Amino acid sequence: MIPPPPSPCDSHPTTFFGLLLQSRSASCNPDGQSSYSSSLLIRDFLTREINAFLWLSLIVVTALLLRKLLKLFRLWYMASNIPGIPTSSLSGHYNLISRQNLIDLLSESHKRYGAIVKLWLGPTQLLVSVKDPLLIQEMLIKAEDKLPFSGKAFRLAFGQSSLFSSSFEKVQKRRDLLATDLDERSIKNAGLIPSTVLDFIMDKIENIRAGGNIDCRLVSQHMAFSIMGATFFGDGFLAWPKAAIYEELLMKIAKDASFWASYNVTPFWRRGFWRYQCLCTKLKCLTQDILQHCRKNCKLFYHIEQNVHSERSNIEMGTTYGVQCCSDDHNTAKEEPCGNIMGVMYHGCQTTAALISNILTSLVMHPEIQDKVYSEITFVAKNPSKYEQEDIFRMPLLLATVYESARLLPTGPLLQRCSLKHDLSFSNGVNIPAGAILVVPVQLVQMDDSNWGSDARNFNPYRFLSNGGMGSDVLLNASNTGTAEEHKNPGFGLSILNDPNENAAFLPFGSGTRACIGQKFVIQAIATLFASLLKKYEIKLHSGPESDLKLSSKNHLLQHLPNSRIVFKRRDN
Ligand code: HEM
Repeated sequence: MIPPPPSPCDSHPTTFFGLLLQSRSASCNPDGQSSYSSSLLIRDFLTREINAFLWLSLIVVTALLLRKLLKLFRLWYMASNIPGIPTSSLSGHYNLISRQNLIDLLSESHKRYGAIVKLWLGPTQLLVSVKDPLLIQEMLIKAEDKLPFSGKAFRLAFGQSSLFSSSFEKVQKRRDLLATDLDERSIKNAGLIPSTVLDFIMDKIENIRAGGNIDCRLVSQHMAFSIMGATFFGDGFLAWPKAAIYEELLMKIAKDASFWASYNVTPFWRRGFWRYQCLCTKLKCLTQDILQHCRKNCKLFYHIEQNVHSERSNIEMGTTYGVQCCSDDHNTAKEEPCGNIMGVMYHGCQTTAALISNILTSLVMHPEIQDKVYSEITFVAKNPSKYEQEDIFRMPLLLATVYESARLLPTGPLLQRCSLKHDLSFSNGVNIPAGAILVVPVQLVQMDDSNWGSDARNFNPYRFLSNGGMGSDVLLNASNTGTAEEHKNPGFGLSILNDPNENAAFLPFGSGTRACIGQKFVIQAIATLFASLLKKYEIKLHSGPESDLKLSSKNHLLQHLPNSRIVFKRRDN
């Protein structure tokens, strides 16, 4: 006998809607003959749904864990082919690193294991250091991303900033915009620092000079700030009454940025963190204030105002310089452009201040070179009352001094990169797994005799000059910018400034896909500044007891010395 077809009440519902329908029809049934009471049905259904959900979660979590484990095995396997100090513990070389200086450890490893070495910072963190200049060049082109840590420091301090994000994809567009704009300015105004900015700096130095000797680092910071502020906000920045507070706040925030970013989980529970965030908010408000202030005064923002109705111009200029930050007219107040401008100010001021300080230190330690640079400046800029800024291109020794100071005193000990998604293959056959931290020990590379000759640790700007045959007396660029009269001048030889970037071991501005886009701009700006500075002042080491420079041997690597005091002595002419 064929059984009667099952009634809807006999079967178990498979969906929640089915269940509701069934329980509804059961409650409609006058006999109430349903095999499940509605509450039992719901409980049963929920149990099954939850079980299914838990199973599914378990499968997903297991799959994810397996994937991670496979990745880890792959990392271990690929790393086993990279030479480096053997390690048996799960913490890798972490203990060694905490005991020893990382740079010393890398130096030792490179000596023993070659140009590419590995260090384990933990069971899952592989650090690969590259020291050979050609391999470095290759790596810096291929590895496009930076460590998430660096992006985090910028994000915590300045909010969203695509210019300093770790992923190349996010950075690329902004990089190009800013680089193009800086290049256009370089072409338009050769000397780059307008005379208003130079006059402002000279006045500032005169004021500080009145107080006696000068703190080298502090004066460098003031100079860097004036240059960067005027570059990004226009001349209006110089007259802005809050500029001093802005400088102080930015430097304070910069000092603590790495500390707060070093937490794996942002420490919301720490009061200090909120105090830090409070300072960051203040800085943002001040940035908005200066942007408002400068829009009225500076050409760049006037230009933007003119083009406010042109959407394209608005987007290009605004995103580069952060005009949208304070722009009420077009409802595009976004955080990111403000983050970009604060990020560039922070990076530009910090690095430029360090380089200016290095140059001042080099010049006071080498008065004979300072004298030659001075002769070069006075010889090229014949008319002292009318100093042509483009003259700096005919001052190879001055430019070489800037490059050499940058080489000897790199502003950071390591260049860092990573490839977030893809493995990297080097031409020498070494493969680096995706996610490994790649570093270049810049100080080691830039002080290496094999890259720079036996005087690699000495300050010698002449290394960047090809001599025209008269010893180390230097003047004119043999790209024939000098006049015949200049060529004839006794005591000066023809010298060509070689492009320092031709040496793959010259890395103060990085190299490759994520190289610094401010290099050309900043070298020219600093050279212009020093041409004016040296023409007016002789820079000397303060001979008081507090001077630290005496501690350091002249021909050895100079570190950033705290509280070095210098004197700006006015030249008689
Ligand atoms: C003496 C001054 C400066 C030094 C020593 C310096 C040095 C550096 C270094 C070492 C890097 C990392 C490069 C790499 O990883 O390969 C960098 C990146 C960068 N620099 Fe500079 N810099 C200076 C000034 C400037 C200025 C004035 C600007 C802007 C006008 C600027 C804009 C940038 C930007 C946007 C990046 C990030 C590039 C990226 O992540 O893709 N820098 N700089």
